[in-house]
Amino acid sequence: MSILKLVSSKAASEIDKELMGPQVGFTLQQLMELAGFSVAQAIQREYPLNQNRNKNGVFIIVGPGNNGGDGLVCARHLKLFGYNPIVYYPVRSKRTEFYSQLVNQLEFFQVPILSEEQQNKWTEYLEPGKIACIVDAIFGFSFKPPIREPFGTIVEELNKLEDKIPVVAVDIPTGWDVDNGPIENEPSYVPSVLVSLTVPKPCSQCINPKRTTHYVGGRFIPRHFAEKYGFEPYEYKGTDQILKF
Ligand SMILES: NC(=O)C1=CN([C@@H]2O[C@H](COP(=O)(O)OP(=O)(O)OC[C@H]3O[C@@H](n4cnc5c(N)ncnc54)[C@H](O)[C@@H]3O)[C@@H](O)[C@H]2O)[C@H](O)CC1
Ligand SMILES: [K+]
Repeated sequence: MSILKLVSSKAASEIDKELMGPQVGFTLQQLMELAGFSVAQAIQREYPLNQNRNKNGVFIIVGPGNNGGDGLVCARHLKLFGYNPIVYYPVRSKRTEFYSQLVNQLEFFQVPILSEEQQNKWTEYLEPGKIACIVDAIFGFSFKPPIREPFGTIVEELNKLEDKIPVVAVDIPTGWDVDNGPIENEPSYVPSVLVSLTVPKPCSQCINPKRTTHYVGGRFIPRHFAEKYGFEPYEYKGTDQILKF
């Protein structure tokens, strides 16, 4: 258990810029690898492998930005952990070549990515007995409402699935305002698990702990850097990449 500390969407993006700026020198690839790895670890903790291999499906919905990149990395780690990830990537990022490299890696790991034809019937892949959880890696801290298609329809489907298949939200539940949480008259859903990256964003205060288990992941900052941004570093245990609140 740890005290919840929060940073705004603006501060989160400043933290990111500084970590990847000339002085600190992290690459996006490094941070994303740790972020995606921590989400995979939270999934393993919440939904341990079933002895029946047919029940270990994880359906990962990937958005066009870095939140989506976390999802692509997470899929690869889940495959190594023994799960059967399936990736739905409807709007592919052309921002950097790095995203197509992540896709190549998934092909190398034989992780299926839905083809355009399969995307039209993506909900058919969500068989409650076979899919342990869905991963929402659609949007993170750069989401600006209102949500554009196809993502609005996707979030409406996640809302309908709430009682059938648990959803793990990466950093932000897609559709929520990063600072204020669910938005009136906009599509939203309630995640079963939220994995906040680096530090929780203010919308995480809107979760109901009876419905959503909250983790922090993305273990990549030293104490002095956390303090500079006004929060204490989290007390991760041993080699864990995640900490449950
Ligand atoms: N330091 C860390 O914690 C790290 C976090 N990471 C992850 O990166 C995301 C933030 O990534 P960013 O690329 O800045 O933005 P998003 O993925 O949230 O989305 C950008 C993407 O979305 C489009 N978009 C925005 N609003 C809308 C809308 N209303 N409708 C449709 N599309 C929209 C926009 O055009 C962009 O294409 C953070 O949350 C973490 O998950 C990194 O992995 C690095 C380390
Ligand atoms: K998300």
